Amino acid sequence: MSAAESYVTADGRTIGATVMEMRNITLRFGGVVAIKDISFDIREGEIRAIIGPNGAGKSSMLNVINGFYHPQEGEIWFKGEKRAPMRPHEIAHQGIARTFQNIALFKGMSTLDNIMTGRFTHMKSNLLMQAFWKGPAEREEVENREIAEKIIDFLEIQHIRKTPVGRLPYGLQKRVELGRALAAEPRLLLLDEPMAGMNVEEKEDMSRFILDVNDEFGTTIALIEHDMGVVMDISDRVVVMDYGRKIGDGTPDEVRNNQDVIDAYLGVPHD
Ligand SMILES: Nc1ncnc2c1ncn2[C@@H]1O[C@H](COP(=O)(O)OP(=O)(O)OP(=O)(O)O)[C@@H](O)[C@H]1O
Repeated sequence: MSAAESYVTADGRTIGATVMEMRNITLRFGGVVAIKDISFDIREGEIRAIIGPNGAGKSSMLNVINGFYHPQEGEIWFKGEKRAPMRPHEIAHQGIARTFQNIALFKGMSTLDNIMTGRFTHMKSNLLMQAFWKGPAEREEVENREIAEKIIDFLEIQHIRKTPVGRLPYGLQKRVELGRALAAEPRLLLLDEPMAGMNVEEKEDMSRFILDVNDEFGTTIALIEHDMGVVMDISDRVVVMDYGRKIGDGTPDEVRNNQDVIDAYLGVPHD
């Protein structure tokens, strides 16, 4: 199948053309090779997982996609163009948003205000405009507020909209963080271990929200995650890394039956 072709999955979802392509990426930290000559693509509308044992290079890869790390070798293509090295805030303007393994929210601020901070890439008015030219700034504020409220409804967190997030249980904080990333209306959403530290019920909720985001907004999602059950349940395709190399790439079924993957990862216990 060519990168330009779209296809329909068994459960009726449409997966589009390639939106991001990593070509022969190598990333080193001094003598440590964190990523070794890895290529893979991410297609419009899919849920793409990156898995692998501890130290395999998953976080490094997410940070390369996010523009936080600049690989020494290889090319990154996004929306049909080769991406020049840029800073993470520039990546945000390109339509890439992310969540973090260790929740990065403003703990003293309410759920609503945290979600509003996700709108910053869409704000045109600056402080001066807000002071002297109130009309457009106010309109923008109302618009941003409406989008934040929609996300709050979507994620079923109306009851905690005014609660400082530091007081919320872990699972709900993770949901608020997802809300903040969604507020940026990203073309590509990166999730860094979205299930880490969650109990079974919280994982079920988060899986449902990830699937709903993908389904209802058509958001392309790339995630790294340790929980294999979750990954196999919600992903369209999975990249498997081990010691910085790619050892598998395909649908959950293909990956499950790949002997290299079984040897390196599935056959051994992990956290
Ligand atoms: N900033 C850094 N400086 C030096 N070495 C690093 C740095 N970040 C990662 N590494 C090394 O690169 C390799 C890959 O690490 P990385 O964190 O990407 O793996 P991971 O698959 O995300 O692991 P985990 O599942 O434990 O989070 C490891 O050997 C790690 O020690």
